[in-house]
Amino acid sequence: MSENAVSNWQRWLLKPSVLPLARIFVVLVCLSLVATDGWLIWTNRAIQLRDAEVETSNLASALARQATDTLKKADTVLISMVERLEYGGTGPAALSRLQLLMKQHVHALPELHGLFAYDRNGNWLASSFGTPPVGANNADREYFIYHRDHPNDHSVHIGLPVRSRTTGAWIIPVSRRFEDAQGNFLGVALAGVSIDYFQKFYATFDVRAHGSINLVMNSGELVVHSPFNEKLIGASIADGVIFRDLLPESPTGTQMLTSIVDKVERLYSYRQIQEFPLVSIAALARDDILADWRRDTVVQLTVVSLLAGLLGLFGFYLIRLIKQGLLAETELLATRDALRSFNQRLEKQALEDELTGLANRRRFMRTLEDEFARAARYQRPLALILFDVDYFKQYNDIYGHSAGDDCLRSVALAIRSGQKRPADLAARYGGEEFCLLLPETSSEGALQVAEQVRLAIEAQAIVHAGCPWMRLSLSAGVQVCVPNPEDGPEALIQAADKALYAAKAAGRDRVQLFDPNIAQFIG
Ligand SMILES: Nc1nc2c(ncn2[C@@H]2O[C@H](COP(=O)(O)OP(=O)(O)OP(=O)(O)O)[C@@H](O)[C@H]2O)c(=O)[nH]1
Repeated sequence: MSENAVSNWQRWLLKPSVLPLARIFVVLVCLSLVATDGWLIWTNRAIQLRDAEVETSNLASALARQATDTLKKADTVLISMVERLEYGGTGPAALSRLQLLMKQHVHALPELHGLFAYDRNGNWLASSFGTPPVGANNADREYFIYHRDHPNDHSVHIGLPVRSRTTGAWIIPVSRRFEDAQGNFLGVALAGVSIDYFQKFYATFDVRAHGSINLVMNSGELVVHSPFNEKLIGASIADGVIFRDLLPESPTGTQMLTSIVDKVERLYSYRQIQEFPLVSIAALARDDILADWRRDTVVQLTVVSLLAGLLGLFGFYLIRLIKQGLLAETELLATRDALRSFNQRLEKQALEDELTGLANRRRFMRTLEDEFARAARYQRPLALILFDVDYFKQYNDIYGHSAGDDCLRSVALAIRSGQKRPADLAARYGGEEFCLLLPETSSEGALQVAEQVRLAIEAQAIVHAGCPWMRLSLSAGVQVCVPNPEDGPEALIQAADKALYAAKAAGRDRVQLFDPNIAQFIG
């Protein structure tokens, strides 16, 4: 930055001008309004997403709790069935008692769709639906094959949903193996957990338009999906981010992901269920989460834009007013300056003789009054010299009025040279008459000055054919007095005038000090 620019800045900082400040203020106000609103919008968005995280996480926990409770109830029933089958045997009486018990359980537990017992070949032994159909066999079912082929697994087995062969309803097969005392496979006890029960429970949660609730096998197959979609039962999401990347790292978590099933972006919260090989997943669609925020943002942006626009308009209107004000002020100042200089010129003109530039008679009279009063107060001498050009009428007649004017200017120059001190005043008294007012000047001093002026004219040697000595000359009358406070300055003028008259009478081209005797004679 150049030195000039720096000093401009320093000057501006010391005395900042209103207009740029007003502009900066308006722009800053608008910008801060927009920035504050932007910050609020962004914060609200973050709050919405954070609230949704809490919501989906809580939902995933509730789902896990409900799935655990439901499956535990089914398993408790299964344990008692297995105990009866292993120790009570599968004789007709035992089966009849078991079937009664199974009916009571199903009646008491709405989660259960039905209870079943199959022998080692998959044939139906007992069912909560009553006497098994003749020839009914479930040896082809996954859970049956699993228990038959896993002699060492005595735990509960959760299978993929299947359609009930009795009612056609979708059920989650929860099963246990039962065996004889030697550990030989005797058959399978099955509790069919109603998918409809899950769907009804899931429907009590509001996951908005595009949210979803899922119960998924650890292997990635969908067990329950809400909203219900039959085609998705058993569909695998094992390749999705949750099963591939997140679950191996942590049993619970929340992340914004794009669904591999319907490509909708959702906030997913998942939770590994501890007691069963299942995962609960709750998801809210990003668009649903941000729907309210979007609507509010549009309203907010519209209002703020309008406000900022209005503020901007108002601000620039204000700036225009300030501009006009400043312009008016500048014009006013220019007018004032012009008026002032005009007044000064007028004042000067009023006190200055136009032809010679010397003080005019008015100024002379004012100054004389002041100096007379001062000299009277301090009792100091005051000298007045009156000059008159000799034979000036003839000069005009011979050389013309214009040449006469030039001649008077030359005389004025000589008279001006008589002004030695700041208080001295050279003036044109009128016509071809001039005067010098010399405060604090004695007779000798005044006579000396008058003689110097006369000699200056003589030195100019202005040709004057109408004068006996053929050149322009001056006569001067001098009076010096220590004024009496009672008198006015007129006496001083009259005395000087009388001395001038005496100089004329004595032959012109000379200086004459006032002499009361001569004056008496003249008078
Ligand atoms: N050119 C010119 N002449 C002026 C001006 N003011 C006065 N005069 C003339 O000056 C002359 C003065 O004449 P007088 O009063 O008779 O005096 P004078 O001819 O100088 O005679 P003495 O004073 O007796 O020597 C007049 O003719 C005036 O017209 C002026 O501003 N310009």
